[in-house]
Amino acid sequence: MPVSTRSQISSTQDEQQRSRSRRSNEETQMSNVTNNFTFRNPHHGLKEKMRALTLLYEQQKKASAIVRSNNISNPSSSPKPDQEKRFTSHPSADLLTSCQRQEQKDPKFNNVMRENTVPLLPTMANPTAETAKTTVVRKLSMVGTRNVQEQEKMETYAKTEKNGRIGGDESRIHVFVRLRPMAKKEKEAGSRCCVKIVNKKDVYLTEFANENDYLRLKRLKGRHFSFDASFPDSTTQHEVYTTTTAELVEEVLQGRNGSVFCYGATGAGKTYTMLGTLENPGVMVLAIKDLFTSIRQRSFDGNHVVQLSYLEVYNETVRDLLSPGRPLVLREDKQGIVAAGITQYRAYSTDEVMALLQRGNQNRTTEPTRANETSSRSHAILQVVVEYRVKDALMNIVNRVGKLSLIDLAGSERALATDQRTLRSLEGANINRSLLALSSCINALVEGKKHIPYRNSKLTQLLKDSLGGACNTVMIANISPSNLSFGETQNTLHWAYRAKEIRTKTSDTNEEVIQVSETGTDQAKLLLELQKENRELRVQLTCQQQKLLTLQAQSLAANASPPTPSSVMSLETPSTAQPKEKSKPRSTFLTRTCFTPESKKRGPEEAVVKELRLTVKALELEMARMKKDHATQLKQKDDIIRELSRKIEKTSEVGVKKGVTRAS
Ligand SMILES: Nc1ncnc2c1ncn2[C@@H]1O[C@H](COP(=O)(O)OP(=O)(O)OP(=O)(O)O)[C@@H](O)[C@H]1O
Repeated sequence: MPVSTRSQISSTQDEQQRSRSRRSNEETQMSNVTNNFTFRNPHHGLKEKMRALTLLYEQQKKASAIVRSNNISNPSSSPKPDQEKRFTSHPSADLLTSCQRQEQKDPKFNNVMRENTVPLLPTMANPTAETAKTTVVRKLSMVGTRNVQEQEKMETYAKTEKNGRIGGDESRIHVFVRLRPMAKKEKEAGSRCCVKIVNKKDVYLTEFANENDYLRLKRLKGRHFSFDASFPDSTTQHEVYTTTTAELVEEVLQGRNGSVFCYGATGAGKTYTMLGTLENPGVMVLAIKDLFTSIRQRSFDGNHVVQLSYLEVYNETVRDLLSPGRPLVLREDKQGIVAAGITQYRAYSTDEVMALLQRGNQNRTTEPTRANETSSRSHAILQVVVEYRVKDALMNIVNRVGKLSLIDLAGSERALATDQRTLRSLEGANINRSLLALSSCINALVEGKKHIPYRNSKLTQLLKDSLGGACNTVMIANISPSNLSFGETQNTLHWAYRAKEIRTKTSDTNEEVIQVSETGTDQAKLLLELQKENRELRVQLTCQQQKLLTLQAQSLAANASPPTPSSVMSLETPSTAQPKEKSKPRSTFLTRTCFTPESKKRGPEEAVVKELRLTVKALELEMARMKKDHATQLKQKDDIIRELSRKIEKTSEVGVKKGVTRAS
């Protein structure tokens, strides 16, 4: 269709006008869009995150302010210079500077290692750390949350620290860490110390990496763990024992169960801590010594029976270390898991136990590996059962049984760390399998799961009581200071830290009160009466003997008194009137003096002497008769007492006891 020019012009004008209005519309729209854009800013989430993070940061600041103000108001609890470091800088920084110094001194290090260089976080003191703002903020949030959580945890632990009781009938595992000194071999290999223990509680771990490992270098950071106590490498065996185990030994004597186990990588010092050396005996030896000392101190008020067994778990078989033979089978009974047929030795003294321990250790499987020259290839468990029996005021028998388990675990190890020979690697695999089972149990217990996989290995079956039963449990995590064992140390500390969260049941006293039956009580009463009568008869006998002695002394004195010619005469036999006769023994003197018709005429003194002699003779006869009677009576009564004691023992043992009550 044809189109006029006018209309074309007007249409062009229209067009221009429309385009103008479109432009203005677009501009308004643009401005609206811009407005809307600011409203729908896709980064608005970041702002919220920043706000949340700032909040967290504020919270953290407040928390540390409270801690500081508490310390000021209570100067006794104000941190020592070492403690102060916890709030200001990571002590691994000290470690790093010390290592740096070492590096400067020793140029060998410069070529090999470079320390962990964690990028600086922007803080109030250093707000210029503009680079990597987002990562910084993310890290800040992590640090903040972790610190608050850690602080809460520390507070909870501080509350329960004293006796480990959480409340009600719950308790928790006490976890300690022991750092061993750097070994000569490690020094020669150029290792550096990557562990620092501060305040006998906190463990700081620093990672070192090869300077060419750029990816790792960026991610390296120090780690901090806190335990019930941490022992630096200079700690003595005795200090370790008193802090970790001494209390448990006391509790065992009161009829409670206790376990101590050493956990850690191969060569970290578990056997040294548990067994020690002749010059520096370890926890096992010190605990046994302590146990017998306490028993000796208490033995006046009851009977103690100490029995012990020593077993090892090697390649998933349980073996008796005191009388090696066929592998033992584990069985569960009311006492818990027991190795059927294990030898229970009754021990009477520390020396005896030491001899048994020595014998057991000779039978234990140890092999040299690359990581440790005397590496224990098995888990060893020494069990000491203390039974204490005493009669209470009502003549009931109170029986308390406490069990102390001292466990030296085999070391967790990397396949590369040990030899590659078949048997060693099979052992290593089994050790790792059982330790993995142990960590699964720890995880399940921490997470409060209903099913705990104890049956996954022999070790966890044997540790069932210690981990989840009514038992006071102590874990000693052994670590090496060398950076070459960093991975193992981190792993050990991780599991030890986790084990701190395991809740166990409070160990009640395993006490049985055996009420003796009616007949038993009668017999016991009769026994008491007879014992009393016996005592009285013995006293009477002693009195009579004293009387006799007095009389003999009087008679002797009468004879030895300044001799009147007549009295001298009276004591002399007609044929042997020698002065030496007086020094003869008393009996001889009595039998040898004789009365002659002549002596009758020798005055009143002689009559007295004669009378005295007669009395003495009569008394002697009487005494002899009484002695004989008493001896017969005592013998009869002793027989009755023995018979009664045997009956009472039998009654209690066979279980013919009425109303066996379990003390709460
Ligand atoms: N606290 C310590 N003080 C001095 N020497 C120690 C200490 N701890 C360990 N050692 C020494 O370190 C070496 C390895 O220790 P130990 O045999 O106890 O390690 P382990 O953890 O039992 O190893 P494995 O699991 O392989 O049996 C031993 O020579 C031991 O004497």
